[in-house]
Amino acid sequence: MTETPTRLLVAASGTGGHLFPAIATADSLSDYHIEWLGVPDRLETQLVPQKYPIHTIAVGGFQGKPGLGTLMTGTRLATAILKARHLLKQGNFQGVFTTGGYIAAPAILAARSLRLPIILHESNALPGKVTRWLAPRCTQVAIGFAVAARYLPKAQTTVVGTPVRADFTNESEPLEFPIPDHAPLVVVLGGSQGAVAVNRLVRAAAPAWLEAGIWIVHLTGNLDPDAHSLQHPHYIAMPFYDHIAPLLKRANFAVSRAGAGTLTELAITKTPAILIPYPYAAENHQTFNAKVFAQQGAAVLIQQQDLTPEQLQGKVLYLLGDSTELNRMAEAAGSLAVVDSANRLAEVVRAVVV
Ligand SMILES: CC(=O)N[C@H]1[C@@H](OP(=O)(O)OP(=O)(O)OC[C@H]2O[C@@H](n3ccc(=O)[nH]c3=O)[C@H](O)[C@@H]2O)O[C@H](CO)[C@@H](O)[C@@H]1O
Repeated sequence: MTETPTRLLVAASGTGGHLFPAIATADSLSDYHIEWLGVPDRLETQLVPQKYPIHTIAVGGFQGKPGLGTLMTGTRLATAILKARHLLKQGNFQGVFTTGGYIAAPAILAARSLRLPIILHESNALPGKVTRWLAPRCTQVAIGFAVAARYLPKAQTTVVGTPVRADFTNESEPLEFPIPDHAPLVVVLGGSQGAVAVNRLVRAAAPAWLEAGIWIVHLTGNLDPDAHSLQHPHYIAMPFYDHIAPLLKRANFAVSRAGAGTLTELAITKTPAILIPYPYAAENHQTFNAKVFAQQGAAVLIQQQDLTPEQLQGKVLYLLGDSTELNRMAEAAGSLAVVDSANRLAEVVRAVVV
């Protein structure tokens, strides 16, 4: 007799930072029957592999605790909880795994009302408001950075790192750009949406880097009106690129925002970086992420308002010229990596959703 697979609902929505860890974990649970819960018109409708049937619930823009927001917010949340509850019952799901995003609150509250086990993964050093509010209601809270446990005193926390796409830890495809082996490569990343302010700083600093023989791959996001203003044969700009693993494995240096997803990847590929936290991120949480890397010596943390193009230009040239320092930073980055994170997180799921 063949056993019926355990049925798990994965609720992950919105940004690459929420979706990639959830997909990597789902892929480590191949003996489970997994379906997805997301929001219409968000990135999940493009990124989630077809093998996971996807359900969507419109949740609107609520954040934080209901009751603190408007009546509208409470009504939207209540409607979303009812829909999630209906889906969990109809689909006979045995548990919920969520990485946060708007869909997390209704999914957790619906599962809780049905007494189903819930695993929440939080990748940031400073957990978001929804995580802090709901963590005590989850069976297990898996965290990316140990320091996050400090903000979740009433939750059952386990440090698992943050899962990355499989080609970071396995063999990845060869790099598809014609960058000579000996040329230094700087990669510029602004999170899954790009970062216009970082792009401007980089374009102003880039001519001196190019002059010094550096190649640049610049992932601009698609909101930058000046994305095509710099042209040079060694400067490759595009709004979004799918194969980040081979790119970061090859990169000598990165200039980046400090989203948890990108930082995890920089650690795994041992890429030294200048980190410029997104100044408007909720509760400035990217600075908390960046501090973990800066305190380890893996990166240089510079706030956007303190950074001029001249400083950025000089800092990158200086570091690329100091191979001892660069190697030390690379080793420090590597010491922060949790290479088997997807398996660790899958084990946490297996322990409670049976
Ligand atoms: C602005 C904001 O609040 N961002 C938050 C959002 O990050 P957001 O998703 O924007 O950024 P992250 O750094 O966490 O993740 C970005 C992901 O997109 C990938 N990528 C990026 C560009 C590209 O061209 N191709 C590509 O594949 C990166 O490799 C990475 O895997 O969620 C993260 C996890 O909760 C938080 O830490 C971030 O602070």
